[in-house]
Amino acid sequence: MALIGCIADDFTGGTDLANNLVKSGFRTVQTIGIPDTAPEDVDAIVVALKSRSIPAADAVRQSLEALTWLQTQGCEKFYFKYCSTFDSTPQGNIGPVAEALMGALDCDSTLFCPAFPATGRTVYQGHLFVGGSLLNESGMEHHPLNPMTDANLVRWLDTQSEQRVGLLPADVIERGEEAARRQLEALRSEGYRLIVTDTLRDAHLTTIALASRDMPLVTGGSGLALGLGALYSSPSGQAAALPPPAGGALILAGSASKRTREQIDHASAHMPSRALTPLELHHEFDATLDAIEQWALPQLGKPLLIHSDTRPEVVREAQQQLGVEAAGALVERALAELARRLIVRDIGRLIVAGGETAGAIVGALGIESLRIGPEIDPGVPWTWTESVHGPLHLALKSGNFGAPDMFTRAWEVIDE
Ligand SMILES: Nc1ncnc2c1ncn2[C@@H]1O[C@H](COP(=O)(O)OP(=O)(O)O)[C@@H](O)[C@H]1O
Ligand SMILES: O=C(O)[C@@H](O)C(=O)COP(=O)(O)O
Repeated sequence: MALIGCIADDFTGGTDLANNLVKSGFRTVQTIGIPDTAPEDVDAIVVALKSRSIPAADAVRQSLEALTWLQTQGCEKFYFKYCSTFDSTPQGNIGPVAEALMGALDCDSTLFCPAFPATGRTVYQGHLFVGGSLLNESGMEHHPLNPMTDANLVRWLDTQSEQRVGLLPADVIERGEEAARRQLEALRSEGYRLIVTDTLRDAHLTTIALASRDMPLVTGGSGLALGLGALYSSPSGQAAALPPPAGGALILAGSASKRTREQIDHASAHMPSRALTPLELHHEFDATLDAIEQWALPQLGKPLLIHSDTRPEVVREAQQQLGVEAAGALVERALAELARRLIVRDIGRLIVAGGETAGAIVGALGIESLRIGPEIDPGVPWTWTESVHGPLHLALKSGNFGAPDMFTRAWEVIDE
């Protein structure tokens, strides 16, 4: 019976969380949506949804379905995973989904801990930082689907939520588990039910996990999972050794994140790469894909990169002409179709960059669940799956994660 049931609002976020649960010692399986077959012999299950950017009512419905299924798997503690950069709009999903899960679990308070210090995401006085920059000055203010224009999470969450939002500040967390627990209790009795937690370093994640041990539901980025190991006496897992890889190597990047752009720039100097834009797809969808396929086929012996052109002026023009959703959907559809066409050409190792993009591609490949393997960079593990086209080593890379040279270095982690 699984102990911890997790609902992730996108697929890259799901692997990020599963990776940290494995690091904390939990035997973990990530499923894509609710699977047909229940995983066995696991301590934690991560159900990955593609709900980050859909209307709140749909996200609530899908999350509640996932919760019900996780309850039938015997889970006792629940974790709602969203982005470490709190990706959402003021009308967005995080508040509504958390409140719906609280209602279903009959719990009257929960916490919001997006921080993941190993990747530079910290929270101080309720303000989210990415490295040394406030969230709204980190590049995330230009995100195509969820522009983050305010770093104050108390204020941002408040616009999405019915219940009052409070803050567990860093100085209290510094004083340890008991002080943090008392503060959470005080906030609850003052009517604050949604508590944003400051977090400056990994030790704070453990304190927060311990102080919230009685909460049936916690919410956050993946960082909090690093603290959860302290709650259970003998989590037993180890990252799985994956079977040896075989076949060609491909990178499909639809992420518009700043870090992915750096990775694309670096990789383009070392491997064949090909860009696509929403406008060319809009004018000539099939012809564009045919041309890219013809470009790729003779070169499949070495790693290849196919990516969206996400320079801000290209994104802006596409969104102005096509609309935000349609521009994004075109890129997702194109990369999913390319994945389908190329996977049958003996691709055995695939890196996908971007959560929405990963949702589209994993769906197109008919993947049901992922075994978590060794980590490439914090938050990005290799996984192994049996797709409808055979075995596949797959890395679902969150947009802003990974070192700038990740696309050239990742293969070494699994290749002999
Ligand atoms: N040039 C572009 N113009 C408009 N939208 C784009 C462009 N390139 C990518 N997108 C869309 O932006 C979204 C990026 O989201 P995602 O894949 O989650 O990655 P990230 O959150 O890291 O940017 C996707 O829906 C993708 O299709
Ligand atoms: O928490 C995180 O930052 C990641 O796990 C994540 O969710 C990133 O999402 P994308 O940038 O859309 O890949």
